[in-house]
Amino acid sequence: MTDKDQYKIHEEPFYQPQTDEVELYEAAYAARLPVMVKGPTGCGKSRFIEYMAWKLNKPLITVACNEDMTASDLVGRYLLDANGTRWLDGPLTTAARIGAICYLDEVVEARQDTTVVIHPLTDHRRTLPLDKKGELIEAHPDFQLVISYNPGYQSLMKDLKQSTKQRFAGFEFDYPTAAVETGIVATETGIDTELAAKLVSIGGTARNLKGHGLDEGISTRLLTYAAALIKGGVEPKAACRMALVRPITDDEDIRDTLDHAIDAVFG
Ligand SMILES: Nc1ncnc2c1ncn2[C@@H]1O[C@H](COP(=O)(O)OP(=O)(O)OP(=O)(O)O)[C@@H](O)[C@H]1O
Repeated sequence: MTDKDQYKIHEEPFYQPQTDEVELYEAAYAARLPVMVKGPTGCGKSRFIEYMAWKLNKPLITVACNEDMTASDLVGRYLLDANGTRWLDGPLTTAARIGAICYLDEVVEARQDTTVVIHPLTDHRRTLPLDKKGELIEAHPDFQLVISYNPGYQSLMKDLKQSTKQRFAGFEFDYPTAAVETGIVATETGIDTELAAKLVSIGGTARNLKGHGLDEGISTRLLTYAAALIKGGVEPKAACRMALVRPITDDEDIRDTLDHAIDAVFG
């Protein structure tokens, strides 16, 4: 298997578009514009990029960013082995060489000195300097950079610099409407739509509490977890408490409010 094949997505991922994001992404890719996808956790950002990589038939390399990540983790480094030193490409370098879509998930977690390595790749230069190796890579014509971030987690210390932001075309995601989300939960997990609608209504209650004791509402991802538990035979109220409530709050009042909402829905 070549590097390219290894990173290709061979089966169509299930993705339910919310509006015209598929067509707009295709246009951004055709112009090789770097793309940012913003939105709350678990609302379909990663699934969208997987789907687009499949649709465009391009390899996808995903990197989960974190605050300990250094530029070398993205670009590459020399390793010591029995035969001496050997250069190992990082994921960004591999993507630029093979013409992959490189998806930097939660990029704002990375330190700013790490983030700036993407700058020359995201303007007209489309190059990546490997300083330690003394090599300048010209990105493959198919290469595209995609970053995601959750504006809800932003603080003054953790935000992208304008000089980074203004290199990207942006997509803003949010949780889908109840009807669309019901379809997503049902299709993704195979539960019936009536049950999916009940889960989505509990999600709606939690999202109304955002800013009133909850930092984030219940994500589509968690709704699919609850659905999977129920499908596996877990009693619905127990599944909802476990998948929808316990992970998102430590506050007893909020927990009780959400538990009551579950009791009301599953009577
Ligand atoms: N539009 C959609 N079509 C299909 N599935 C979806 C959609 N939106 C959400 N999902 C479901 O929600 C789950 C979470 O979505 P995803 O992993 O894309 O979230 P994310 O926005 O990338 O979250 P994070 O920011 O935490 O990485 C998916 O695994 C899928 O089950």
